[in-house]
Amino acid sequence: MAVAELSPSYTKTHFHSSQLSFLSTRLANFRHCAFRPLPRARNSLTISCSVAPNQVEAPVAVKNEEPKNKTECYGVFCLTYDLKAEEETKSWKKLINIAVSGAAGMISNHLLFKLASGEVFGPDQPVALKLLGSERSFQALEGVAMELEDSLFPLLREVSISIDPYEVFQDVEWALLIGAKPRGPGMERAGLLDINGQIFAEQGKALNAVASRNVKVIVVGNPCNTNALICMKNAPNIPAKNFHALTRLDENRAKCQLALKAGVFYDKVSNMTIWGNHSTTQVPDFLNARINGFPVKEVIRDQKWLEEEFTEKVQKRGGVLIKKWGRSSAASTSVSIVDAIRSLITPTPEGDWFSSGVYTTGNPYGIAEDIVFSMPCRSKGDGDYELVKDVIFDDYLLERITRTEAELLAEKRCVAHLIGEGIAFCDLPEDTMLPGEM
Ligand SMILES: NC(=O)C1=CN([C@@H]2O[C@H](COP(=O)(O)OP(=O)(O)OC[C@H]3O[C@@H](n4cnc5c(N)ncnc54)[C@H](OP(=O)(O)O)[C@@H]3O)[C@@H](O)[C@H]2O)C=CC1
Ligand SMILES: O=C([O-])CC(=O)C(=O)O
Repeated sequence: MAVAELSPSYTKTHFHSSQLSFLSTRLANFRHCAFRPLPRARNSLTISCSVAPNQVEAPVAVKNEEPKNKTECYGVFCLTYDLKAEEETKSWKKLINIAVSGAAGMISNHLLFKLASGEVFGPDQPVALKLLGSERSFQALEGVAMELEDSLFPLLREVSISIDPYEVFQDVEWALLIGAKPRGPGMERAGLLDINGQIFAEQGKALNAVASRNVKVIVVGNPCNTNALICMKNAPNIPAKNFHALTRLDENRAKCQLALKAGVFYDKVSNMTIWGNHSTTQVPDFLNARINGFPVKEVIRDQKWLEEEFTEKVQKRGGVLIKKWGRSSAASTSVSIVDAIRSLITPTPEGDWFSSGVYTTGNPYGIAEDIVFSMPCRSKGDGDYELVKDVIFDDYLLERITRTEAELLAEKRCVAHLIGEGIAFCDLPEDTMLPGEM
């Protein structure tokens, strides 16, 4: 991009430091440049240069070097535009702000392109992506933003990158919280709960301070149920109902295994609930699930397979995949995040439901209050959900639910210091593992 190529209507209000140094090299080639402060834009300059005869004079606003914790619009996404002024875009909805943390990670690398393409929020919904990273991932975030630029998505109108959650969460309507520290060799689960808990406590506070009051939060970073609880407790001004822990991947995995066993395509499996924690104690509910509208137990007449092989396959699917791939599920996780969002913004098909890790207070099943637990939900498509009442329980299901509930209550005790409940006491059951740990 040469300065002389900019049209007079081109207004740039932010430049990233790499562009700034590029521009200053270019500007050195021009002899007549005037620099003056830009009204109402702190730390910005207007640069007017006479270039060569017959070329337009282009006013260019250039931002001074700023600390990295400022949100920076990125490259082409710093252009200003008026959607209402263009024939093709004037009927579009109002821009929505979507924050994604861990934006330079594997899951985000799939998810961001789905969000930008229109396949999640629809073909008339322009989106602004606000990417949260850290000092160490800042360059990688720039790489992600460059790929978004090069994809020319018509609906993607703004992209900004920052390492400050208070900047990134400003006015966001969706917060997809993916970034979390992976458990390393020799790290105790209590240690992981503490380290990641701190991240989610800080992000909860930031959401509370600056996000839209109706923001919907989907926590993906593990251990996602307890991280979601921590985030929610640190955001008391946002309804507790707006916080979700992602268990949709588990639901999708369970549907696939049932379809495989029954010899039907997976779209024939419905009413699939994952109860409890996104861990190896999760309970894929084959008692209430249906295949072609019939109870699973009428189609798959193999109780032992359902209780043992099926259940364990779903619980440990993440770990098996890590062994094959050498890294955890990223593409299918991003698909399941899309499914989770769509389930909240489109009406649930009649008679069906979906699973999400949500706040238990007031639940109709007798599950302990004040934890985040995966349960069956229905939505009218307004972003909200109701818990499904017409589910049945048997002794097996109740016993399994009690186990995953005990695990989540123990996780909660480990993070008492992060949810305003005094001193933490960590007595996790030994079998507590993420789906990716085996
Ligand atoms: N709920 C579910 O169904 C699933 C959940 N997961 C979980 O999702 C999370 C992300 O997975 P994936 O994208 O594959 O992982 P990656 O390692 O590819 O990316 C994760 C991102 O998290 C950030 N991160 C790492 N350490 C820290 C830290 N100490 N503080 C803050 N952020 C950190 C990093 O960003 P930066 O450098 O910017 O900090 C990194 O870009 C993991 O916790 C994983 O266990 C995965 C699959 C399924
Ligand atoms: O354990 C992990 O990081 C991966 C995970 O959650 C899953 O595959 O379900």
